[in-house]
This record gives sequence, structure tokens and C-alpha cells, in this order.
Amino acid sequence: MLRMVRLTLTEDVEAVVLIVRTVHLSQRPAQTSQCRQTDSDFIPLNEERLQRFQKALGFESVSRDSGDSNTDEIFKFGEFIIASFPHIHRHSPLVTWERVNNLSLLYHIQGNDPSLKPYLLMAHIDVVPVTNLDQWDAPPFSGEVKDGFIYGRGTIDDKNNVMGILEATEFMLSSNIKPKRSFYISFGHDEETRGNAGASQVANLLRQKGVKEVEFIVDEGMTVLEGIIDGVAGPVASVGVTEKGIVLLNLSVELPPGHSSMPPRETAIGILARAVLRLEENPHPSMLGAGVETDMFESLVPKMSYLQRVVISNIWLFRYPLSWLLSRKPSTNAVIRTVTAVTIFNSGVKFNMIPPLAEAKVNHRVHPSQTIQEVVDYDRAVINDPRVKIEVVYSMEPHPVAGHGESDFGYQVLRTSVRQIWPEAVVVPAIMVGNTDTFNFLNFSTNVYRFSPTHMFPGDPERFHGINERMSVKNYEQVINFFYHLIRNADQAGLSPVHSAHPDL
Ligand SMILES: CCCCCCCC/C=C\CCCCCCCC(=O)N[C@@H](Cc1c[nH]c2ccccc12)C(=O)O
Ligand SMILES: [Zn+2]
Ligand SMILES: [Zn+2]
Repeated sequence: MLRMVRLTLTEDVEAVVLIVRTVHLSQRPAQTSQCRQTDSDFIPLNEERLQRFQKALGFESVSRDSGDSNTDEIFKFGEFIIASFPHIHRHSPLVTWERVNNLSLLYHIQGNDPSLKPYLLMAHIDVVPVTNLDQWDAPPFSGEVKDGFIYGRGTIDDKNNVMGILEATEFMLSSNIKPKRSFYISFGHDEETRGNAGASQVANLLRQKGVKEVEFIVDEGMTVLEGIIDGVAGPVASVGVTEKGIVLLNLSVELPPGHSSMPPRETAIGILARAVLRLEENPHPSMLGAGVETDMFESLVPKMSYLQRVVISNIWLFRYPLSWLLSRKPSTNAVIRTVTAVTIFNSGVKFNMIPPLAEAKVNHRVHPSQTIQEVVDYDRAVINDPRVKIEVVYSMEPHPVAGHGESDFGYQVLRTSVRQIWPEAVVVPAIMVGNTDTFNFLNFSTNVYRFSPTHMFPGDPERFHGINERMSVKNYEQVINFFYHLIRNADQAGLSPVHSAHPDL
């Protein structure tokens, strides 16, 4: 089959690269052959690389809570990384690396053009705990391959990105390819518990080293979505150009205890349960039409039917029906509003005692068009009961919006790299619905992107922190090659969009 792929940092129609290849795709389904031109352009997922990923998945590098993690396993995973990538850790004079706070890792890869500002790639080596073990199709720390999928905690969050970045860098160094632009790699060890001992310490160390600014940052984030946005066919690479804020609330009701044989009309449990129900029944308003999600839907227009185009081009008119449609799925609902999750509910001392205290934790992810204060005020009004005390336990405002236009170099590097792996994909700016380690690095760059090259289909978003976390073997090969292309594409000088793609691509 003759395949032609045209790619550019500017517009598809003005493509710079023309790759003409004869490939029998039917015989080579597991390869990202679209982007392959010469041996140095493509990293095949051979047995050795696959086994390395499987071994990485074997470490139970679990973070449960701040200060409560499997530090032994996290350390051993670090040792495994150091032993497995010899060019990065021993042979190459271009690399300096160090452990940070014993468990995190920081790398600097020296480029040969000091006039180019370095960039930063991030990922994390810890994982969340496993639940519902009996419902997994393969053991969660086995890395077992079943029906073309690699199973395990960390396959999509976030050992895929850790190992993909390392494989790409190792390949580049072992092939004697020297980058022009320097880059840093940061692997935090406690992202799942907010990154205070890991990424935050890496950021401090970088500051101590005199690093003030990087060109752009890429961390885990939104993904390549297929069949997930209703009515949009084909892959959509959603790049988180901003990140939701977060506010954790403690709701509490205190009432005098007593004997259960003479109960008051209302108990602390009943009052708190009603408050929580009111929050669930009165979601925060849809912010559709106010921010990045509008840019996202407008960028999807090329993938839409005529009718959909009419709707998306007039979001101001169709805001309500569109919001209703998007609210039906948790994944799309998360993009258009501040969401509310009641995650902990505690009360009761003894079966025949009226409880003196009921407490609930509410976890809001705050839409970038709202502030923490607005969210708390809204909750107070909805609960409308002075007996329910509302305390802010932790909060972080939504992140600033990174540039996502034609002249935003980091975004265009990402866009080009995505299109080299998924030529049919549309790349759209999006809101990162979960939180990442990037808040520690916001002072280093305004160009912060949250993107994971994970190809997701309906049912896959639930695998994040869920049951049967997995990635197809083919997708893992795409992950490695995505990072490899990104590193090569970032070697184009300057910020102007008028650059040709890397000559080898
Ligand atoms: C129309 C578009 C549809 C969108 C569909 C979305 C599909 C799913 C794609 C991506 C989802 C990404 C969500 C995963 C979040 C990964 C990061 C994570 O798990 N973070 C944790 C822990 C955390 C990290 N930093 C902080 C800071 C403060 C609190 C918690 C954390 C988390 O978010 O809880
Ligand atoms: Zn993660
Ligand atoms: Zn996570």
C-alpha cells in the first residue's frame, strides 16, 4: 500500500515533509510505520523493549497518602531504570543525572546549540494502589500481555511515559544522535499524593542550579481520544493547555450525643447526608462558551458533520442543549464544569449512640473559568444550612492557559509529533481534568502542556486509577516513537512557526 504523510509545524496544507513508503500494513499491524523513513526515524518495539516495560510494571511503586508509600519499591524501580539504560546513565558524556530526595530522578541532556532554550519532559514513577483485584483480567503488577494488551498498574498512569521517554532518549544517544536543544527530564516519585517530596524538590533543585526558564514543559495529561466525544469520528489528540484547580472541603456537623432510644428529630448523619445530596443534585453550572473548551470544540470542526458544525460555530446559541449532551458522560462533563466528588464520609461511634459528629470530604476540580472562592460560595448557598460547617482543607486555583496557536513553539512541536504518529488525528487544546505535578513548575514557563500519547477508546478513561489498567502493545510502540519525534522536532531553532520539520522525518 502506498502511504503519503504530509506533516508540518505550520499548516497541514503547507506540509513540509513528504513521506512516501510502500508498506504492507496488513502484515505489520503493530508498527507506527507511517512515520518511518529510515532506521533512525523509528524505534521498533522489539522483545527487549517490551520486556523492559513489563519489568517496570512489576515494581509495586505505590503511593497511598502523603508519607505513606512503598519507598523500597520506588527506590528499586529507580535502580532498575539506572541499570536498564546504559547510555543515559553511564556512557553518554551529554547526560548528567541525579537522584532527588533519594527517590525522584532529574536528568539534563546537553544540546549542542546553547542559544536554544531547554525544555522539560516530566512523568512520575509512583502509581496508585490496586483495588478490586478479583476483577482484573491479569495480575496488576505482572505486565502480562493478553490479546495484544499489556496489563498493569501504571500502563497508562504513568510508567508508559517514564519508559517511553527513557527508551526514546536511550535510542537517540546510542545511535549517536546529538540533540541541538538541551532538555531536562524529571521523574517525580509522589505525584499521586501531590508531589511535595518529589516534583516540588526537583523544581527547587533546578532553581538552585540557576535554571530560570524553559521553552516548554510536557507532562502526563489528556490523551488521544477515539469514539469518546459523541459524533466525532477518528482520533482526537487533546492537549491539556490548562489544568483544573482543586479544592478539598471538609463538611462537618456537630450535635450533642445521646441514647438511640430517644433520638432527636435530626441527627448529624442525616443533616450531613442532606447537604451532600444537595451538592450532588445541584452540579456547578456549565462554563461552556467561556474558555478553552470552546477552542477545543472549534478545533474539532474539521471532524464534524454539517449539522454539528452549525452547532459548534454558534455555541452561544446552543449552549444549553450542548451542555446537557456533554453532561451525560463523566469524561465530557468534566471538561465543561467544576465537578463535585464526595470521597469520604465518616460518622458514628456505636450502634446505640446518637453520633456527636459527622464529617465528609468533598473533592472539587475547578473549571478554569471559576475561582476557588466562587466554588465555596456556591456550595454554601446550595447547602443552605448553617449547622453544616464548611472548611477548605486544600486548594489550588486553575492553571494559566498555555499558548496553543500557530506561533506557539511547544504546542506546534507537540502537534507535529502527534501527527507523525497519528496522521489522521486532529490536535485540539483541552482542559486537563485531573491534576499533575506541573504546578511545581509553573514559574519556569507559560508553555505547559499536559499530554500522554495514550490512545483511548470508549471504556478506557475508567481505567485511570481503576480496574484493568492496560495499554495495547501497538500503543506502547507509539508512545516511544511519539517522545522520540518530540525530541527531534524540538531541535528546530527559534520560536517562529516558519520552520521545516526535522530533515529525517
Ligand atoms: C470532550 C473531551 C473529553 C475528555 C475525555 C477525558 C478522557 C480522559 C483523559 C485523560 C484524563 C486524565 C485524568 C488522569 C489524571 C492523572 C493525574 C492524577 O492522577 N493526578 C491525581 C493526583 C494529583 C497530582 N497532583 C495533584 C495536586 C492536587 C491534588 C491531587 C493531585 C489527581 O488528579 O487526583
Ligand atoms: Zn499520573
Ligand atoms: Zn494518577
